[in-house]
Amino acid sequence: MAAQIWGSEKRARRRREISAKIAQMPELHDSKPLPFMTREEKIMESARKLTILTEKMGQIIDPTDPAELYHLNNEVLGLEGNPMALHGVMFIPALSAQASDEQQAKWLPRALRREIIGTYAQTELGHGTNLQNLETTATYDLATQEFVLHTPQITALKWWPGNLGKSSNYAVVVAHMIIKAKNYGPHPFMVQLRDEKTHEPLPGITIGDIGPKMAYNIVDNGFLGFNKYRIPRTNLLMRHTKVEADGTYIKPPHAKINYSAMVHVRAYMLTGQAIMLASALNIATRYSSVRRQGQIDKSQPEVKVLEYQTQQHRLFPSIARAYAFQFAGAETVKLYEHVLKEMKSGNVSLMADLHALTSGLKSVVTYQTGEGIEQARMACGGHGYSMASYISEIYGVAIGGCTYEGENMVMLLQLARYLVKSAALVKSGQSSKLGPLVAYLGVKSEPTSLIDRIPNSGFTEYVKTFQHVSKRQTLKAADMFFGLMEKGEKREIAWNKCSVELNRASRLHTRLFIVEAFVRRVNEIADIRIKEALTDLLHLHVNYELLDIASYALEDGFLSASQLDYIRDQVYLYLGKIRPNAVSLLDSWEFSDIELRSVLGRRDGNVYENLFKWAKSSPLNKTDVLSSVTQYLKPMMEKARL
Ligand SMILES: CC/C=C\C/C=C\C/C=C\C/C=C\C/C=C\CCCC(=O)SCCNC(=O)CCNC(=O)[C@H](O)C(C)(C)COP(=O)(O)OP(=O)(O)OC[C@H]1O[C@@H](n2cnc3c(N)ncnc32)[C@H](O)[C@@H]1OP(=O)(O)O
Ligand SMILES: Cc1cc2nc3c(=O)[nH]c(=O)nc-3n(C[C@H](O)[C@H](O)[C@H](O)COP(=O)(O)OP(=O)(O)OC[C@H]3O[C@@H](n4cnc5c(N)ncnc54)[C@H](O)[C@@H]3O)c2cc1C
Repeated sequence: MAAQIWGSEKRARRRREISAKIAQMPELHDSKPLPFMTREEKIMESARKLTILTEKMGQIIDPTDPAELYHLNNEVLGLEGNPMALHGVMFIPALSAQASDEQQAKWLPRALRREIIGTYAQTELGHGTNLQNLETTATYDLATQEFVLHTPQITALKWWPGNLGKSSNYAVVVAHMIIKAKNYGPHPFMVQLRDEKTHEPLPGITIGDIGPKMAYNIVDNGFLGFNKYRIPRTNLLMRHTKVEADGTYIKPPHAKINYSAMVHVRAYMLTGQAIMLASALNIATRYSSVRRQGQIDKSQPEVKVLEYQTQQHRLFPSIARAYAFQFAGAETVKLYEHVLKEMKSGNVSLMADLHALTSGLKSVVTYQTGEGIEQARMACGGHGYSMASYISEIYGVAIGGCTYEGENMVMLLQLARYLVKSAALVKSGQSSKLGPLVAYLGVKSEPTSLIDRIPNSGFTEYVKTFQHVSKRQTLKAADMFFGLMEKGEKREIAWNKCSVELNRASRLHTRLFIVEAFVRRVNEIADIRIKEALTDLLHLHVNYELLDIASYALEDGFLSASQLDYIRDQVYLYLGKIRPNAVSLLDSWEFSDIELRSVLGRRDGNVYENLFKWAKSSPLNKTDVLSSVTQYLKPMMEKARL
């Protein structure tokens, strides 16, 4: 199963080897539990381990393999981030995709050797989503052949970029490029921020940390201001766009090609989210198979809480989602790598499809991951609320994904633009022009769903039902939009008035893609036992998801009430079938105790001993009487007794 999850036997084996090596290297372990550290201590601890990793990485992993690097990061540095998180996730990808060959030769080897630390500075205090209204300017000075970076007012301060505050000395900075008083829109520039020897900010740069956040606090998200700060013309990233010495602007082959670093993260973060969901579920499911509370049959002893149907219903559909996200994520990364290769050689024809797909997936996956992690936390009762479970930290990190790389509502609306264009093709009889991901919009569906009507139809009728509801909602939202415009509404106003319906269409389309990715994967599996276990999980997935969106299929009578009863019964049937495999389905992800960082979810299952040991090690327990008591509470009580 691990091979299915991680993509191949080799990958699963390599993960085990890497975990085993790390287990033997105490210098790479947390020196004490992270929840007992201050933010400063965590940052220090992370930098310590990061430095050792830079020295020893080659002994543990193949540093050119992103999957091995990601696993190493998760084990050693953990999901709360590290001082170079953005260096690998955005700075290097931005340089790789947007710098010219000559620029790459100058900067990439230095970045890869970690001679310099970089980040991606785009968002500002006043604008994150609306890139067209960023305020930082890069004005070309023809006389010196330099760009002058400037922050005209407080709202133009860069705000949020990870590791910008304290760790990075370089950044890819996005600024509006102005040449001879003409604004060419946002463009990426390579900018040195700090002196390479002293790490002091360079003159003209104001920089710092934005303060503690809901989670992800090892990362020093930062602010940055420029006071007429000059950089050479050749620091504009020039793979696709060029500015010649005389100020001539050569435009890129696609207007949004400079957005590629964002698409990179959107494509890769899906498996990151799946891992966080599976981690939280692993903790909760292990704990639920140890925790005994109450009886189902009063004549019998207390049961493991995992025996309760409500507990299974809380956890198992999310187990199915974690697998589904992992499979959909793997497909998306493949597509991304393909499009990136094409893009580098000038073929931009697939960019719109990739953008639409990743926008939808990013939104649905992060939202459902957050839901699943929070349910996992509540499924642990009181102990889920303790940092000993570590689930609240996992939640805090994962939920950030709903916001970063494009706020979810906004990204769903990006997919909706693509769906509305596709709907227009269908309506004008040009269905043959539809891309493969939306081809179903042009296919006539049966008048009613055939779920429960055709024996041994596998998952086909489920997929058709998802296709039907997604198509119907897309066409309905598009009709509403076109209708408002026909009535004379301005395009943007009409769009806003339909945006809730449009986003519903985007979610349904994305959920269809996820279901199809799961079905595709199960169909490919040769090992009969693995296929059987995953088929059970897929049954739960399609029935649970369909029940969740049933109102869309009921409103036009595509599904009947009796079919809905059948679907509901299937959910209960598969909850029971999955119960014996539940812990194994999560243990198959092979997270080590070091990586999970959860006292509650340790592999040994000694929950109570581990919790008591952990509580005793709390810094508050170093002394029996705290100074807060001697200084305040004791005098208060004494005064009251007088
Ligand atoms: C194995 C694993 C290995 C590695 C793991 C890797 C990753 C780990 C996983 C997790 C990451 C962990 C930690 C990272 C933590 C944090 C990182 C966070 C970093 C950031 O947040 S960076 C800042 C991100 N900011 C945003 O995302 C801003 C969002 N806004 C936008 O993207 C845009 O403003 C917009 C798209 C909403 C609108 O842009 P616009 O105004 O310029 O365009 P229009 O709306 O007018 O659209 C015009 C047209 O363009 C099309 N379009 C838009 N974008 C693209 C694109 N990217 N590609 C192609 N086409 C695009 C759009 O569809 C329109 O087309 P149409 O035909 O006219 O409809
Ligand atoms: C943990 C974390 C890490 C980050 N790291 C980085 C980084 O490394 N580099 C970087 O540059 N940035 C980074 N960011 C910033 C992040 O990319 C932005 O916060 C994000 O893109 C959302 O933009 P915003 O904050 O402007 O939200 P806003 O756009 O102000 O969103 C507020 C609300 O307005 C709504 N809204 C906005 N526009 C529209 C619209 N057109 N239609 C409908 N509704 C709309 C949204 O849906 C939302 O409900 C990070 C953020 C976080 C939380």
